[in-house]
Amino acid sequence: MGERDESKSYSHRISKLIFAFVECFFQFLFGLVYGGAKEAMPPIKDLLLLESASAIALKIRTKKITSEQVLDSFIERIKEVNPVLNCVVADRFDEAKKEAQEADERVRSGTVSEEVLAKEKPFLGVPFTTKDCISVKGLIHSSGLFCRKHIRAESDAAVIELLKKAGAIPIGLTNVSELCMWWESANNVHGRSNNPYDTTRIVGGSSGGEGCAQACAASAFGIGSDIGGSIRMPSFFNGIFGHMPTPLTVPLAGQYPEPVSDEQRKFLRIGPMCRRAEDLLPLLKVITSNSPRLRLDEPVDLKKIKFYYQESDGGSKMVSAVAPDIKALFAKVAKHLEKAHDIKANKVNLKRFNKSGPIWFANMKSESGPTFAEQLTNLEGKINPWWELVKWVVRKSNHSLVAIATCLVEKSGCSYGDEKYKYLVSERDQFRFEMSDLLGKDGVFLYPTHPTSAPYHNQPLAKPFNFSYTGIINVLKLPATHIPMGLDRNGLPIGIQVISNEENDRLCIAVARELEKAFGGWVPPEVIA
Ligand SMILES: CCCCCCCC/C=C\CCCCCCCC(N)=O
Repeated sequence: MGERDESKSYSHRISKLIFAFVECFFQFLFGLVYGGAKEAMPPIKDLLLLESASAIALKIRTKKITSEQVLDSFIERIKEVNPVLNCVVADRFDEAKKEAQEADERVRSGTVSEEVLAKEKPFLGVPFTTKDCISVKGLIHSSGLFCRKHIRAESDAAVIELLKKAGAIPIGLTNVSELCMWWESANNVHGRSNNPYDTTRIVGGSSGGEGCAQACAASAFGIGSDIGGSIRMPSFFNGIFGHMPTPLTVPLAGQYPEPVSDEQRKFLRIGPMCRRAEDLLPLLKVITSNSPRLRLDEPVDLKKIKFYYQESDGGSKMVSAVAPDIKALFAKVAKHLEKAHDIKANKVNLKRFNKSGPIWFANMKSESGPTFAEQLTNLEGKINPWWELVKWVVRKSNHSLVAIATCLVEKSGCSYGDEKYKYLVSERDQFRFEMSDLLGKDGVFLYPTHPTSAPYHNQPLAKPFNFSYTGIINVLKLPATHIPMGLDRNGLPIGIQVISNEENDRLCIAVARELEKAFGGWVPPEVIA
């Protein structure tokens, strides 16, 4: 367990080779099964759908358009795309209609000036969606768990309350993975969601329905949650922006399942997902109640930011190699920074990234929380994973294969408090120190959000640990933003994540805005004829 460079050992190279071979085999197999069976995506006809949530809010409060008209546009879009994509899984269109009329009446009455509205109700009349694990009063609150499919939320999650206070209107819920613990969004309550750029591919997870809904412009913005990459992976696979805020700045009440320890409370974050970078800052202000900790009103001078980047985790076992199109993004960004701003981005080689997976798994262990097998019963017992596996084979299980597999492997690796656990937690602590030292007050770190663009449905089962590119940032307790940067050679979205020290979220967001300007950001999905 010392500091020797494991990536150079013979056995490591053999394991990498076997993994690469298995990965190629599955790529070929899934390509055969799914290749060529893409469904056509309805094109965006209504130009309002292309606008940022902030631009829509401005149009509503300056009476250029009504909230009701905006709502109708998004409802129509959801009805158009959902049969193909299955991203929105519950709606409250009737209630939203009344709330939109109230917003319009407020604007029409003129009792409050435009300026005051902009300050106090910055998203007045703007429709949004959130994932089915963040409670919205009256709507299903299942987190993709079959035994919770009859549960309706009795109140709004704290984050929804804050958004409503800012005038935004929740219109529906989006799909998730079972108990939000996987990076493909498919479950036995709502089924599976499809990628808008290629319906044979995944939308990611656990906020996969939300990533998909944003990519196809089904709502003005979305809210996701992330304990291992669940905001950033779907943002990556669907080509949108997603921000994972500094720990404990956005309230978590009303997110199911709840974190089981104080540590997990810092790993789990709720944050915005959107098509336009300009929405990140105002949304973050609303959901953090403009926390003074984040100094979101302080202007950021790009020239004063120190840029560091690393193109891969150094080749850890059981994780895919970073695809060439993704690797190439780092050189493009470095070139842009140099040319446009005379900024030199520094390439670094932080070795601990190649232990990301083991570090994440160890840090997720808790002293006394329920097991995953217990959580799968909504804490009313525990499932027998072997029996569930038999039932799954004959299509009688209410659980996804990966949830059953997670129960089977949850005791593997280390246990809370044992030697290996202590080693991996201390590695995390040292890594956190190393990152914090590197980033200082004004540094950002650019890193792949994920090593490959969206795989075919079910293909993540053949490379489960690829999520470690995002997961490591959760346990380091740092904020991060996914930045979309166009499409790869297969027409699938790619991009990178930008990470800063705690409380420096505004730096990540400033970089997102800069790279959107330089590289175009969200690309509306094309029609596949
Ligand atoms: C047949 C192969 C089965 C492999 C089973 C592997 C089990 C892996 C378990 C957990 C992977 C965690 C994925 C984290 C996804 C994101 C979580 C989040 N909410 O942010």
